[in-house]
Amino acid sequence: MADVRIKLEKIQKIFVTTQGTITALEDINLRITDGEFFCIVGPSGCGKTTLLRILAGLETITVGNMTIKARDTSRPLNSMVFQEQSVFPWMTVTENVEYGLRMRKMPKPVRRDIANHYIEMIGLKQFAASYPCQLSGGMKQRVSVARAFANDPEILLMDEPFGSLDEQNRILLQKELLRIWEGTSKTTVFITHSIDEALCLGDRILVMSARPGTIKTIVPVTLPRPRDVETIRTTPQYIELYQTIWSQLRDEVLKGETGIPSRR
Ligand SMILES: Nc1ncnc2c1ncn2[C@@H]1O[C@H](COP(=O)(O)OP(=O)(O)OP(=O)(O)O)[C@@H](O)[C@H]1O
Repeated sequence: MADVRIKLEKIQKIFVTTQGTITALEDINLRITDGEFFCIVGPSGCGKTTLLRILAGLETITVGNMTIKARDTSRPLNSMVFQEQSVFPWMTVTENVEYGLRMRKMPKPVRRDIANHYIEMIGLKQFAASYPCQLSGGMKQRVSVARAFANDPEILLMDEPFGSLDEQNRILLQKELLRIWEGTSKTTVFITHSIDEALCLGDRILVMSARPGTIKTIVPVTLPRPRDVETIRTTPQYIELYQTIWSQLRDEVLKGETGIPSRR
C-alpha cells in the first residue's frame, strides 16, 4: 500500500469577520496517499477552497493538525492551479512555464528542456514564444497546468482549473491532465463542481457537506486506468458511481440552498 502523503486530523477552520464568526470546516480527518488523484466535490460555500488553501499553507488552521510528508526538500512542497488564468501577461509561454524553475535558480538550459517537454505535452509548441494576450482562455489554462507540472512539486493543488472553460476545451484539458499525471503519478488534490470530471480523473472522491464543511463520504472510483474520458461515461460502472455520488451530494446542495434536507 502507498505511503500516506497528506494527513489531516480533526481540522476546524473558523473565520472571524466584522459580522461575526463563520465555521468553514469542521472535524476534517483525511489521509491522502502518495501518487493519489484525490477529488473534492461539495455544494458552493462548503469550504473546498478553504481546505485547499490550508493544504497550500495559505490559510491557518483554527484547530487540528496537518502533516504533509516531503520526500525531497529541494522541490517545492506544492503548486497551485486556480480557476482564473494565473499566467503572467508580460512573459512568453516558455517564460511562464519555467518561472518556478527560474525562481529556484535552475540553470537556463536545464529549465528550458523541462519547459519545452511540458509545452509539447500540452500541445503549445508552436506558441512557445507567444504572449498570453495572443492565446485563448483554454490555451492560457494549459500554460498554468504545464507550469505546475514543470515546477515538480511534492503535491499538486488544483482549484476548479477547468471551471471557466467550454465543454470541448474542458475535455481536451482533462485528457491532457490525465496523460501528464499518468506519466508522473503526482499526488494531486483537485476541486471540481462536476461529478463527471471527478469520475473521469479521480482515484477517490470526497463529498463534502454543506457549510460547515465536513466529510460526508469518500467514494473510491473503481473505473480502470488508463481512462479515456470520451468513452468512460458510457460504462455501467460510471453511471452507477455517478448516481451514488449525486445521491450524497443532492441533499447537501439543497441544504446549502434552503437550510433543510430534501425528503427524497
Ligand atoms: N477570508 C475569509 N474570510 C471570511 N470568510 C471566508 C473567507 N474565506 C472563505 N470564507 C467563508 O468560508 C466559507 C467557505 O468558503 P470557500 O470559498 O472555502 O467555499 P467553496 O466550497 O470553495 O465555495 P465555491 O464552491 O462557491 O467556490 C464560505 O462561507 C465563505 O464565505
